[in-house]
Amino acid sequence: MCGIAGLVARSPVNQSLFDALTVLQHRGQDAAGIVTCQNGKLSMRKDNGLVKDVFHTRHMRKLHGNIGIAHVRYPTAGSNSSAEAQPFYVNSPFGIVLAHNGNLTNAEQIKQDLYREDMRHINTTSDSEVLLNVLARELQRQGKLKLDHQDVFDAIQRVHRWCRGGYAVVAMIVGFGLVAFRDPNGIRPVVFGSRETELGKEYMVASESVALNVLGFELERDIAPGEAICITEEGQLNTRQCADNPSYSPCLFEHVYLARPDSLMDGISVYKARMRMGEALADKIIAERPEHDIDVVIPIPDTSRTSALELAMKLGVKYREGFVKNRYIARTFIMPGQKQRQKSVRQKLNAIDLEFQGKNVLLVDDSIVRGTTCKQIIEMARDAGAAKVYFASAAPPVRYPNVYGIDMASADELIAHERSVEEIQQQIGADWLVYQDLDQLVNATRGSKSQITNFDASVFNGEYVTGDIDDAYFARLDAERNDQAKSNSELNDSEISLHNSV
Ligand SMILES: O=P(O)(O)OC[C@H]1O[C@H](OP(=O)(O)OP(=O)(O)O)[C@H](O)[C@@H]1O
Ligand SMILES: NC(=O)CC[C@H](N)C(=O)O
Ligand SMILES: [Mg+2]
Repeated sequence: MCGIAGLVARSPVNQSLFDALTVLQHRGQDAAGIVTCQNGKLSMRKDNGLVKDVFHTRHMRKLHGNIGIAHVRYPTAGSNSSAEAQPFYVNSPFGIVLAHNGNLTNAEQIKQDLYREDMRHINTTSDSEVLLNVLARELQRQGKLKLDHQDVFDAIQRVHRWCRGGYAVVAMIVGFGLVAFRDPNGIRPVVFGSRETELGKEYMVASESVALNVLGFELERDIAPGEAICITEEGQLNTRQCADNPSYSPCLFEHVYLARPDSLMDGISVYKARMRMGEALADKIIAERPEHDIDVVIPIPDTSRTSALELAMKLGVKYREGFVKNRYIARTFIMPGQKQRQKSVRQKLNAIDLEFQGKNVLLVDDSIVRGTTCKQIIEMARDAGAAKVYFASAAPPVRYPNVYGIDMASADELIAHERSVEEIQQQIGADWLVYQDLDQLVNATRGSKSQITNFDASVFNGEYVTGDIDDAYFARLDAERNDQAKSNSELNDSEISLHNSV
């Protein structure tokens, strides 16, 4: 899922971009980068690590300029080499840098075509470097020394024709300004906003509205599927629909887990969506077990809290924080390897025994993906003395890989893949397991007001909105990105990194 941000301001943007990245850190913990531009010169700092570890004062001081873009990475393609940290840079035409959230499903094909048609060399295994080179090629084809926004929109229109998959992109073109665009299905999110200053209007683009809030920008709106926006270095904003057949199918999993609850995404409050998920799940529990014997509802921090509280209220059962989260351990699901994820659950969560002793507890999580969290948590609940341990997931079983920017590449790693709910219940060691139904999840996410009728729910129903996913693709993805493959491909720091790091 990665986080992207871009700023066109009237004063230096380095600190604001850093701040934006800290607010988007939950979208990517593996690498971070910032590029700024001043007088036609780009300055970049990117590396593996958390935002606070990548940028030191000496780096920040050298990130000059009133315009820039930034990225936090959670790899879904390529390797974990620091050369694949983003933004990516290409020198021709103009000097372009690009930051990408998502995953191209036809990156390999594009790579070959770019070489054949344009003699372009892609050095890393990152799909984002491919995307940058498609944009570069299409801008080059304009054959102009001075671009105007229509030239840029025309180029992006052709980028959409090349690319399949999910992509929310922010790029900076030297001598022109900032560009942001979203895939024609709107799978990955991106918003923009503005703020008035004494020196004039400033613009910001970000994966989530919370980054705008924290930096004092007013949310203008989501970028529409297929739409592009340009903000020139002088602060002139233009927008245009650049896709031939756009359709609105945003990722449902953003609302389940990925996004922060205080974000507004495609006009939907993530917080309210999660509250409604809890209510809907309570309805299902009441329908299935009207005579239930649940003594206490306990969330699995952090993300499930919002749903669990509503669920408890609707059930009329006590809500208790039975697990304490270590605030210094990050999100486990988006960690790169299974060993690390397994170890981190125990480091991250600890039970308060008195909330469990002799009680029938209902543990609530937002989702069960590999089952890493719930297995250990159920054990912990039993060790803490629970009489019965029930488990509820605010999302339906995750049975299919994700190909649009969430690292769930291998079906075999998903605990629900080809398993019935009873089998999963047994696997995780729960006395009862209940999942949200997909229809209910969609209704809960939409609420009563949203215009959105379709979501990318591929991880739940195996339907891929881009229509280009077949068994051969899955086989390739699995071979490249299953846990074994990832642990075999050691950190490759010999990869050439085309950037002028500061
Ligand atoms: O079945 P799994 O493979 O374990 O994945 C699902 C779990 O991972 C996530 O938590 P995470 O710790 O990443 O983040 P959170 O603190 O935001 O809940 C999610 O909220 C579930 O708890
Ligand atoms: N999670 C993402 O959005 C990843 C972006 C890109 N595919 C990468 O691996 O760097
Ligand atoms: Mg969690």
